[in-house]
Amino acid sequence: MLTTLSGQWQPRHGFRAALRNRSAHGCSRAAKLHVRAEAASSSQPQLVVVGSLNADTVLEVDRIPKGGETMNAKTLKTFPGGKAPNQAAAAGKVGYPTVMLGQVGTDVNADLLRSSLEEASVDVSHLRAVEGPTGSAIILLQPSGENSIMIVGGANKAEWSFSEEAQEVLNSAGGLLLQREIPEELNIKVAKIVADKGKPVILDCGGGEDPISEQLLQHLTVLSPNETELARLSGQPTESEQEIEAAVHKLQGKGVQQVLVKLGQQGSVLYGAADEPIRQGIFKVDKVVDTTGAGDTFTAAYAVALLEGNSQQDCLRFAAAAAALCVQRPGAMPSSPLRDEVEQLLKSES
Ligand SMILES: Nc1ncnc2c1ncn2[C@@H]1O[C@H](COP(=O)(O)OP(=O)(O)OP(=O)(O)O)[C@@H](O)[C@H]1O
Repeated sequence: MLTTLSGQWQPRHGFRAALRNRSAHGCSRAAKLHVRAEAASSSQPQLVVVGSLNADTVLEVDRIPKGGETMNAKTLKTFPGGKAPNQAAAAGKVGYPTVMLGQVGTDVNADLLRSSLEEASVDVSHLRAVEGPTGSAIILLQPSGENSIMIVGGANKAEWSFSEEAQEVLNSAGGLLLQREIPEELNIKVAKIVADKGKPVILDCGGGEDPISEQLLQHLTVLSPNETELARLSGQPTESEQEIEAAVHKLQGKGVQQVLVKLGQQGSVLYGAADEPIRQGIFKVDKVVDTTGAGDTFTAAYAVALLEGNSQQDCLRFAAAAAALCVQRPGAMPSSPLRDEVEQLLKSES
């Protein structure tokens, strides 16, 4: 299955199966969820998403051409991508005022990213245009499903700067959502601005494999890895609940307050928000079509519910419902749900 550039291809392992019988299943929870419906109000302080923007151009080919060979591709399609745009779109689509900060080029892919985000109700007015190409990936997709990928860093790799207006957006943010696709020092810089104002900073661990600096960890309210990322970041195994807890404690020892571990079909667990871990199961779906973007939708929906002032359990439940809707549709950005759809699912399962 094709994922966006920022999707994870690593094999998933371990703890998910062990948790199966333990996690509180989203569908069985009796208490009503009070995710606030007045989400679209522009009086709410914005969720700011900072990260890289990519256009993924996918060519379906029979095989990879040899050196000097010319071949026909069967199809060519270009999709908006990158974890940050996926997450911004997911937040915008559930009706929360969301602004995307990042850099695009001056090519047609910049227009694609802008229009896709605008369609998802994301404010793109502070995206910085840098002469040259937008960050892109050329993906040769073979019938076996194997991808060969060339990346053009483009505007994402150009020197970053924030306009005065963009700085103001950060200063007045209600919360900040980050990923690991931009240089760490940029994440530290923007995280510090928002954390110093006492607002939540959430880091989705997808998009980068390097260790996370303690400087960044200390500015975070919530660190959100899946179990593979948690294993890599902690340098410890995450095959069992005990191992996951030990890995989480190791990261907490470096300064991060809360760790929200995403466990695929086994749901999620939030550590550090209460005395005991808070568990959330999945909303069972009839047919999983494409899990691409489930993690992005989950993290973004969690951030929205948090900024709307819901309890941690309700934030997790809202996120699980949004992600369950996402996995039933193909693609990344287009597969995240609208607010009404999430609320309907929550209502039907309460
Ligand atoms: N098959 C599924 N059915 C219902 N919900 C699912 C399913 N798979 C994942 N989810 C929901 O999506 C959330 C995030 O998924 P996952 O743990 O796979 O994130 P991730 O590894 O970051 O994802 P991604 O593949 O997008 O990088 C899970 O915690 C769960 O709530």
